[in-house]
Amino acid sequence: MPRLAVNVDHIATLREARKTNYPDPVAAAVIAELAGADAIVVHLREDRRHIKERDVRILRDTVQTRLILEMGATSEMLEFALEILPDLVTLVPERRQEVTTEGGLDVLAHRATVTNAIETLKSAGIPTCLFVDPDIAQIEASKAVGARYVELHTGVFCDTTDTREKAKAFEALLMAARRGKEIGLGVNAGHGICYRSIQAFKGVHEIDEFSIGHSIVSHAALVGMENAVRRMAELIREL
Ligand SMILES: CC(=O)[C@@H](O)[C@H](O)COP(=O)(O)O
Ligand SMILES: NCC(=O)COP(=O)(O)O
Repeated sequence: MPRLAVNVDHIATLREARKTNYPDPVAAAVIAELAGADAIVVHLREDRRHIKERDVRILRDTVQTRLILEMGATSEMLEFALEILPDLVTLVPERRQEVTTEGGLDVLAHRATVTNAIETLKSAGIPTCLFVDPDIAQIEASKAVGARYVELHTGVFCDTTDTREKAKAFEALLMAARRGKEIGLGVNAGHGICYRSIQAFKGVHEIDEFSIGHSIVSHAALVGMENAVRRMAELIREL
């Protein structure tokens, strides 16, 4: 049965909107785990627009399931990851101007940097996941550079309103997931998944874990974090 990793970035977005000390993503993570989350995800961005080092340090001491740290493959972030020792690092591309992650990591174009990051993390016993577009060449390159997992970027499938593009994007996700499994990778998926789009994955058994944040936190603003996580966990159990 697929797992649910809850990203609490946007609890911190609400906090940073007024530079207060509430709401606390650490508190949200506790509630998420009690409500059925199998892991907690945080993205420590280079511009620190939401999650801060303080959040990650406390989460390391409080998360009872698994702590997944999303980060760029920079020396600054590698140094921090070696301090924190998360259960998994997911390498994601970043552009300061982006509103949110726009695409997957181009492993082929950045092979040396990605390989170095994976080896550095591996030396500390930290497995690596690469956040990539559902592209067979990127999946195979991820295996070649030593990644244990890939996380398939579901943004195009989730965001497009064009029926044909959506069907094409979903097919790409299926093919990429199957190829990842064939070559021995763990296959996760995330970005933009909501309570409606998650249901499209019914019967898709190649995806091990869904990483979901924005839609859960948005729903939590209306129904509470426990109810929002519980509902998403229920939907994932029904896939
Ligand atoms: C990699 C990904 O899709 C998200 O986990 C990432 O966190 C998006 O960045 P924001 O959370 O800043 O939108
Ligand atoms: N890697 C995807 C993630 O952690 C959450 O993405 P989103 O649901 O906030 O778009």
